Amino acid sequence: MSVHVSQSAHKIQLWRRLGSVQYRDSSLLQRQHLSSFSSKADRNDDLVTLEASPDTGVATLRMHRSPANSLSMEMMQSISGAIRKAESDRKIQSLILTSSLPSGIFSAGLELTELYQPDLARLPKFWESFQQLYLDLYGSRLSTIASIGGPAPAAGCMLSLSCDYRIMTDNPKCTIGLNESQLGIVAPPWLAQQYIDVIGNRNAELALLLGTLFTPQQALTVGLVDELVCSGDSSIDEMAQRKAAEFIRIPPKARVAAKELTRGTQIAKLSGNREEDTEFFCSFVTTDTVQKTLGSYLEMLAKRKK
Ligand SMILES: CCCC/C=C/CC(=O)SCCNC(=O)CCNC(=O)[C@H](O)C(C)(C)COP(=O)(O)OP(=O)(O)OC[C@H]1O[C@@H](n2cnc3c(N)ncnc32)[C@H](O)[C@@H]1OP(=O)(O)O
Repeated sequence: MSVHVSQSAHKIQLWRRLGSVQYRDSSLLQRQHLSSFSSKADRNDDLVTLEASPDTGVATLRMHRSPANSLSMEMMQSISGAIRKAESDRKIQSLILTSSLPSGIFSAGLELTELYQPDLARLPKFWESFQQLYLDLYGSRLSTIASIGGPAPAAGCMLSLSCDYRIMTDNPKCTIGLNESQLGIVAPPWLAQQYIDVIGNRNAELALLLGTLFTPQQALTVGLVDELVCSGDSSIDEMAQRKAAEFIRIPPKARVAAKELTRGTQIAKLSGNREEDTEFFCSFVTTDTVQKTLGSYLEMLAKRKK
């Protein structure tokens, strides 16, 4: 146990060092450019839909926060709420997580306007919602299947990593991975650990350093996704339903106990370290260096669109 604690402390130290170039520089408060990217607080609950089918035991959680299912605080709370709602129905044993946006984008990761020139009172709550979403999805009693019909960068990839099984559309334009380093930021230790657990240490090491976004074929090769759906094959939804049925045939107690074997330690680790993790995130993201890089990244996104 003490080994885990010291390893975790070391990882956080590395994480902190990256952001410690200029700590909480006052220029953060000068909201002079990129004014169109002001922080948004969602005002309605219509961000996700949960459709539960007691006959099959499968619930489908559809994300539809336009335009890219980026994860604002309210979006993360809505997803967490829907997971808990599905879990509270004892007839439900499996959850399919998918997007119903017309673009097909699975999730563009954290809402960048929550990170760039952030509302400092909201920032810790935003991060706690991210931690909570990880704990709710990764630790769910349900068998969880990510049906990934479009891009899933960064925290979008986290959503899929937190599921038990990942099915992706085989379209090279749909990429997946933890690309944080390309934004001048770094994934938190618990998210990096998920990556390591799924694709192995060396693959994760390289991909985290380079901020790699994998094409579906590459993702299949490294084990980041479990199955690809080619256009013309049976639809991704049908495949997800089939996989859900396969999980449901396993006695639930055994299935949940098996999940605990591989995920319990990481879940306990973050659960016991949330305040410290939040503190580090807030100090890291508000450094002048990170803010400048995030500003440039947002500009690049806007230009690319034009
Ligand atoms: C400090 C420690 C924290 C560490 C953890 C970080 C985890 C994260 O999740 S950071 C977020 C990383 N996310 C990204 O890098 C994704 C950026 N987006 C894209 O690469 C692309 O948008 C896409 C591949 C997801 C989709 O490309 P597509 O060409 O189909 O659509 P776009 O025209 O680019 O985007 C549509 C629309 O959505 C807005 N948008 C995209 N991503 C985000 C985002 N993460 N936050 C806020 N808004 C986003 C984009 O600006 C477009 O908006 P408009 O239509 O209004 O122009």
